[in-house]
Amino acid sequence: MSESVIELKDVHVRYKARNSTFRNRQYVDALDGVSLVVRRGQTLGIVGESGSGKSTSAKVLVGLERPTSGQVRFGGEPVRSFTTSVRRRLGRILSVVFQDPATALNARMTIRDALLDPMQVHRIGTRAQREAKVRDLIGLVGLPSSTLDALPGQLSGGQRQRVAIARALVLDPQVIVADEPTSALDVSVRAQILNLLTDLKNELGLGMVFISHDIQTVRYLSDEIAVMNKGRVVELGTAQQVFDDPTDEYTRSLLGAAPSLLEPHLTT
Ligand SMILES: Nc1ncnc2c1ncn2[C@@H]1O[C@H](COP(=O)(O)OP(=O)(O)OP(=O)(O)O)[C@@H](O)[C@H]1O
Repeated sequence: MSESVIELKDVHVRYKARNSTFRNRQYVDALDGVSLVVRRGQTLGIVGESGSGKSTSAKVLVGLERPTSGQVRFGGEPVRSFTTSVRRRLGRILSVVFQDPATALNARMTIRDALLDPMQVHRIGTRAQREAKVRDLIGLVGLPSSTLDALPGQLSGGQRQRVAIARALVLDPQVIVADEPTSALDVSVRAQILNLLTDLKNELGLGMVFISHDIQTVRYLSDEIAVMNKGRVVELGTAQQVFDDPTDEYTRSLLGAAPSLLEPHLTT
């Protein structure tokens, strides 16, 4: 097993329920004792229905949400407080690709500026080195260099998600957290984005956390799979174990559900 980059140990996250009132306080246990390990160069798939706690797990992993209790361990050490410097370190090691590339990119920034920005914020390289990196990245995600002069609104959804992936790679992260990265896209381009993520994982040795409600998509990309239900990890194992020999009833019900629309594209 390769080394752990980041892990959650018995993490609980409790939110005030959205319909909670001052008189009638109600809480939601979004995470109810979640333990997960993200390993260098490996893809951890997280699958579960809407509301099972997938996105909250991702937010805790990247430091956007703090656990109510439990531990986040980073490079084997517990994170004791989420100071700005810890968040900056986390931000360089893990980066996120969200569901909707339209909201992830600033509509008034050219693609070139959107890709230069993280390097400027972290004061990385000279202007010439940053420009060269941006040209390399846009090629790496399969887009022509003319894309750099465009605004997000001039690109298709699939092209925008490629740009969002390039942006996630700017700081050379060890792990990319991709939260439903294809669900806002046309079915016809979903497989292309999944193939791009697989190629990048193989070429760059990237670790990945891939979140989806579609177990077939998760299977295609993942080394290990965590199945979540109601804030808990109900099954955790290699992709093969989870598919061939699921121990949990809920996993079996997910596997028994209708096959993915993506499956025919992915298996050819
Ligand atoms: N900021 C918040 N305030 C209150 N409740 C929240 C908040 N964020 C999430 N929740 C609740 O926590 C639970 C877990 O939500 P989460 O978004 O992690 O699930 P999910 O599996 O990612 O779902 P989806 O697939 O719909 O994104 C849900 O019941 C959700 O309504």
